[in-house]
Amino acid sequence: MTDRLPHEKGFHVSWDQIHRDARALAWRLDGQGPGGSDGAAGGGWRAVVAITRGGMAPAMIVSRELDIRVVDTISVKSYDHQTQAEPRVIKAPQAEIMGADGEGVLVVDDLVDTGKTLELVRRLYPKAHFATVYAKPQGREMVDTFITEVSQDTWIFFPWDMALQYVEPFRGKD
Ligand SMILES: O=P(O)(O)OC[C@H]1O[C@H](OP(=O)(O)OP(=O)(O)O)[C@H](O)[C@@H]1O
Ligand SMILES: O=c1[nH]c(=O)c2nc[nH]c2[nH]1
Ligand SMILES: [Mg+2]
Repeated sequence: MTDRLPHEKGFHVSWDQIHRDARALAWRLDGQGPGGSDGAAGGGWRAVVAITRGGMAPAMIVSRELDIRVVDTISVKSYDHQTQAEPRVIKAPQAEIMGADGEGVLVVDDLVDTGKTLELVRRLYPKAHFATVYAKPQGREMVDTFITEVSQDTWIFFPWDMALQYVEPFRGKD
């Protein structure tokens, strides 16, 4: 399946902004894990699993803030640029980390859009906690905790996909 997505708007996120928002996500998750309330090691979470590649930067910041040293990845591929395809798992996390159902594991991604990526990972680990920095309405019910919602017709541009470049002054030459 391929769909061309009709994005009207762009939401451009700087490194500063993703750092701030991922920290806010960590603070929101602190003490929410099944392993204990406020003050528990790792905020009550056993491990962090990043959905690569976009989830890796936020997962690093979350695991740093919550002092979680057990960090793994699940690789899910679903987009070629802005064209969506059926998501598939390319690399799974260690079975010992995930346990039978993912309980106590924090699965982190940069964003949820249609929710198809999280739907797939949720099916595999139904008791894991799913956290993203940004969320769009269509996928919101797939995520347990997020920081900022943007509209469905917004494309989020992350700093790792962008570069600084010259722009013409507003009052350019005719
Ligand atoms: O909610 P969905 O519609 O499934 O979309 C969200 C997913 O799409 C992007 O990943 P992508 O598959 O582009 O891979 P990447 O993280 O390696 O860039 C993004 O990082 C999320 O993981
Ligand atoms: O960089 C991205 N921005 C988005 O808005 C998005 N939606 C799905 N996948 C995405 N990747
Ligand atoms: Mg991704």
